[in-house]
Amino acid sequence: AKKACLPPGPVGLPFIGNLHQLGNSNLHEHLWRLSQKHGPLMYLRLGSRPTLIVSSAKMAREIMKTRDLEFCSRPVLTATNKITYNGLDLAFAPYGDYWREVRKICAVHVFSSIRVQSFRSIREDEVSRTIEKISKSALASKPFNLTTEMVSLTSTAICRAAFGKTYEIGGSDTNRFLELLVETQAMISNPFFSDYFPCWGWLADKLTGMSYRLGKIFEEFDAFYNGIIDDNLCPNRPNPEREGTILDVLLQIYKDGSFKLQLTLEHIKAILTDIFLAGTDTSAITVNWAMAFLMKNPEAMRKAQEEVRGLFGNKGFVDEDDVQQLSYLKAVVKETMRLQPTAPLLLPRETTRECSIGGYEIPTKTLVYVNVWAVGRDPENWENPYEFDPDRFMGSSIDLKGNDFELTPFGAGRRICPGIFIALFTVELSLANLLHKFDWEMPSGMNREDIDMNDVLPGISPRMRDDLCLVPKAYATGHK
Ligand code: HEM
Repeated sequence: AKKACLPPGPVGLPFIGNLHQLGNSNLHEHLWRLSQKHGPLMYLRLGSRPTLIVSSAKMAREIMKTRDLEFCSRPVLTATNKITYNGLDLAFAPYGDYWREVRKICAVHVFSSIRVQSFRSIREDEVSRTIEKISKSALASKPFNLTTEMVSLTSTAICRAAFGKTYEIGGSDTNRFLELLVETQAMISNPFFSDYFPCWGWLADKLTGMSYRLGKIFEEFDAFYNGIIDDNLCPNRPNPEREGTILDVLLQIYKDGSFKLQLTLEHIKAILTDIFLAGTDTSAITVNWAMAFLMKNPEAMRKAQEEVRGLFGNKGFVDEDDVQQLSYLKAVVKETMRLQPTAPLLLPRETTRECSIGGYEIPTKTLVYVNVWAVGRDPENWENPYEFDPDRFMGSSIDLKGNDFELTPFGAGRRICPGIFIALFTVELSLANLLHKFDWEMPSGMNREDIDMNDVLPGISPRMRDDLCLVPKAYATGHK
C-alpha cells in the first residue's frame, strides 16, 4: 500500500510531539516563523493530536473552498465542549446533520439581514451613549480608556439584542454575567491536558484545578440563563422590551416546534453562549487595533477624519446609512484586519476524513489552523506587507467576506462567521463616530511609540496587554 506522506514540519519529541515548541503568546507569529521554514502546509503533533497549520492564500483556498467539506468540522475540546452543553451550539459543534440544522435556524432567525437591521437602533443608541461619555472626558482633558469602553459598548449592545433592555449593564446580575464571559474567554484560551493527552490528561486537569473552575463557570452560566428563560416564559410578566430579541425568537421556535430539529432549552442556552463569546470582545478588539494603527499612522488618521468630517461635518451623529459612504474608513478596517486579524488562527477546524492536499496525506481528525495573520503578511499577496496603508484597498475589489483568500479574517466556506454583518456594522459605526467627533492625543508624557502592539495577551482573539488610553479633544461638528 502507498505510504502516506505527511506535510513537513519541525521534529517533535516522543510523547509530547511539538507542544514544547509553541510559545505562549503570539502563537500565530510563532507559527508563521516556523512555517517560513517548513512551508504553507506544516504538520505538527500536539501531544497525540495531528495538527495542520495553513499559511498561504493558495492553501487557505484549498482548505476553505475546494476541500471545504473535508475540513469543516470542529475538534471536541474540553472547555468549549463543557460550556456549549456538549456541542449543542453552532460554533463548536462537529460537522453533521445537527450542525447544518442549527446553522439554518440561526441564519434565518438570528443573522438574517432583517434581524441585523432590527438591531440597528440598539447599535446606534449604544454608540451615541459612548460618544457622550467621551465628550465628558474631553471637557476634562482626561485620558479615556477606549479598551474597556469598547468592550462595554459591544457587550451592552449584544445583551440588549439577546435579552432586551431589562438585562442591561449596571444590574449586578448582568455585571456578573459579563465577568463570567471574561473568565470563560480565559478558560478557552488555556489548553487543557485532556485535549492533547486523552489517557491521563483528565487527571492532570483535575489536579491543576482546571476542571473544577470550568465546572463552576458552567454552573453559573446555566443558572443565569435559567433565570432569564423562566422570566421570558412566564405569561404573567409580559415585557415589550423582550419582543423580537434573539432569546424571544429562539423560544418561539422552541414552543411551536417549527423546525425539523426539536430545539431544547439546552440548545438555546448553548447558542446564546456562542453569540456572547463570539460577538462581544471580537468587535471591541477590532476597534481597538484600528485606533492603535491610526494613532501610529497620523497620515491615515488624517485621511479617515477628513473623509468622515468632509461628508458629515454638519451632523451630530454619523448613522449606519452614512457609514456606507465611507470608503476610506472601510479600507482602514480591512487594513487593520489584514495586519492584525482579530482571530489570527480563525477557529480550529478538524478534518472529517482522511484526504490528500498539495500532494500530502492528511489523517482524519487532524486539527487545522488557518493562519490568516501569516497570509496577511505574505509578500506573494501584498506589496510592502508590513506597512499600514489603507490606500491599498481604495479602488480594489478585495473584500473580507470569504471570497478573497488573501483576506479572510471571518473565515470562509461553510463555517464562515455568520455574525460578519453585525460585526462590520458595529466596528464601522463605532470607528466613524470616534473619528468624527474627536481628535485623539497621547496622554501627557507618552508618545505614539509607547503603544505596544506586539505585547499581546494570548487567546483566540489576542489583545494588547495594555489598555489603549487616549486623550479625546472635541472637534466642533454641526448641530444635532
Ligand atoms: C470582528 C468581529 C468578528 C470576527 C473577526 C469574527 C471571526 C470569526 C471567525 C474567524 C470564525 C470562524 C470561521 C471559520 O472557521 O472559517 C467565526 C465563527 C463564528 N462567529 Fe464570528 N467573528 C466576529 C464577530 C461575530 C459576531 C458579532 C457574532 C454573533 C453575533 C459571531 C458569531 C460567530 C459564530 C456563531 C461562529 C461559528 C460559525 C460556525 O462554526 O458555523 N461572530 N467568527
